[in-house]
Amino acid sequence: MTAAPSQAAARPVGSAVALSATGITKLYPAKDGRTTGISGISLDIAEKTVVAVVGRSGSGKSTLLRTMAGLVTPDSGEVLCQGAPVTGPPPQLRCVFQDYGESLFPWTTVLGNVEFGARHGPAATRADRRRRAREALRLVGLPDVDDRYPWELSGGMQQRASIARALASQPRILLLDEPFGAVDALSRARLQDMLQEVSARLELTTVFVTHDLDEAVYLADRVVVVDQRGEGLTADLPITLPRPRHPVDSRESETFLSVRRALLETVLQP
Ligand SMILES: Nc1ncnc2c1ncn2[C@@H]1O[C@H](COP(=O)(O)OP(=O)(O)OP(=O)(O)O)[C@@H](O)[C@H]1O
Repeated sequence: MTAAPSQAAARPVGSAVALSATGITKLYPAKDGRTTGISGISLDIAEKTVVAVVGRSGSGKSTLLRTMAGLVTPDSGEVLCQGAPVTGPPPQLRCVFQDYGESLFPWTTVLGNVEFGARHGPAATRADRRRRAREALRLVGLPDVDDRYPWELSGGMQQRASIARALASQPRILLLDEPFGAVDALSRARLQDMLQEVSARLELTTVFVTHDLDEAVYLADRVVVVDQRGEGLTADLPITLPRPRHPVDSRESETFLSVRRALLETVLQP
């Protein structure tokens, strides 16, 4: 398993492309008069695949994800979502962030929050939106909390509700930025399995940023590593572990251990 040069291996072959970033540059002024951000990153995401984005802190993972989501306008380069130029958040794409505590509305119930997400989906009656919200809550494993308020739920449950809100609009593409970074280890493992199941069942294209290399290998079909200075991708590794993955057995398999080793070596190299 070798690290690939920055752009060469970043294009999936033989499948439709859901999201495509070409030559993305987004620079921010830094305190020392220099710049930070990302430059010249290209990445194509095949439909219905799960892709993990890893890299050192500050390498530009979130900037890349937000640019692909249409939340950040690149200085140069182009993002296409199912072939159409991205100039703002595309309707078939939804984002989930780490800070679920801030993303859920505290003044309305869990069902109210998820119904709000359903407003962004296909035009529907209130009854349709409610049905879609209930279905999304069931999918993420929260069938019995409709009338509770977000602040009455554990962190893991709140993040499930955030994901349900994103799913309620029936997106085809889900982008997640460190989605499980703020929950305890056991909840995190359960959330990973929920995401695995939901992505597979809904055939979503899923892209997530994580600091956790085990999580990246466990969940993804492909892991890309952002260069520590944001200047391209330093690795692009396919993960061939069979699905569905098992929380214990998959993590003990030879494939898992060898990919994780290759990733660690790539991320740690000076
Ligand atoms: N809105 C912004 N304004 C100024 N600088 C920014 C902004 N967003 C990102 N940056 C800078 O760009 C660089 C990349 O940030 P980004 O959050 O994309 O990296 P990251 O790899 O996701 O980091 P982490 O792993 O620590 O979350 C950092 O130096 C960051 O401070």
